[in-house]
Amino acid sequence: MSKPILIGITGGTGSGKSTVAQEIYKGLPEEQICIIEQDSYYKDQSHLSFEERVKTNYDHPDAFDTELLLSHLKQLSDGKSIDKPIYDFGIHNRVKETIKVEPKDIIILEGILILAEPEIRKMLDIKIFVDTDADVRIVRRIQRDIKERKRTLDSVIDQYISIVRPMHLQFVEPTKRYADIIIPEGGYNKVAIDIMIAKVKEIAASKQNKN
Ligand SMILES: Nc1ncnc2c1ncn2[C@@H]1O[C@H](COP(=O)(O)OP(=O)(O)O)[C@@H](O)[C@H]1O
Ligand SMILES: Nc1ccn([C@@H]2O[C@H](COP(=O)(O)O)[C@@H](O)[C@H]2O)c(=O)n1
Repeated sequence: MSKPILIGITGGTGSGKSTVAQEIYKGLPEEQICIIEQDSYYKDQSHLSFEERVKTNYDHPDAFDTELLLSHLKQLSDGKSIDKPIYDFGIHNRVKETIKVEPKDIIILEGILILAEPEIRKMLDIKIFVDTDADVRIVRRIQRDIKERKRTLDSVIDQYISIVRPMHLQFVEPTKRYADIIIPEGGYNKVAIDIMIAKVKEIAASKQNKN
């Protein structure tokens, strides 16, 4: 197997990164593509109490186990499978179980701070920034966090004002400059998704022809 194509998808919380990743995934044969979420690589916090874990800043680059993420990306690039951690937002921690991910020709890496890490940036063949206005993102986040991440309205708003927004301005927004492509509005931007799928298919075909 030749080196996989590594596509990075970033953008602020609620911008539509996961949706864009899913749409690209659905447009390609399942046996060719996998998705790695940076969220899966939040540091293990088993040594902290639940109350302490609630207070952690999850929007700072230091919140992630980037060493493990990089080593997993390298393993996949070398044609080896990985045991991807599973993150539970309800308990603010990894669970004991992992998921086996087999190496594929196309790897999508998605997360808020993937372009903030020079070592990750270097590995990416295509860098995408999903650009969605902050008011839309916070509304989406409120709905999603209450429905899927066991949060209350007050907790989402407090966290957003005190941590998420300032960290976004300091660490996420400046990484837009590293993007090859900026997708406005995210996952339902059909034109952008179709162009991405066509481009990835073209690169995958040209790689296959070279082998
Ligand atoms: N273009 C869109 N229009 C409306 N809702 C969207 C759009 N893109 C994503 N969503 C919804 O917004 C929420 C956050 O999207 P998601 O893709 O998980 O964002 P991210 O991964 O950037 O945090 C999800 O509930 C998703 O269904
Ligand atoms: N225990 C945690 C861990 C992370 N978060 C928030 O998740 C956001 C990143 O995920 P997206 O899917 O929204 O990109 C990030 O902004 C963290 O604040 C959390 O709330 N709790």
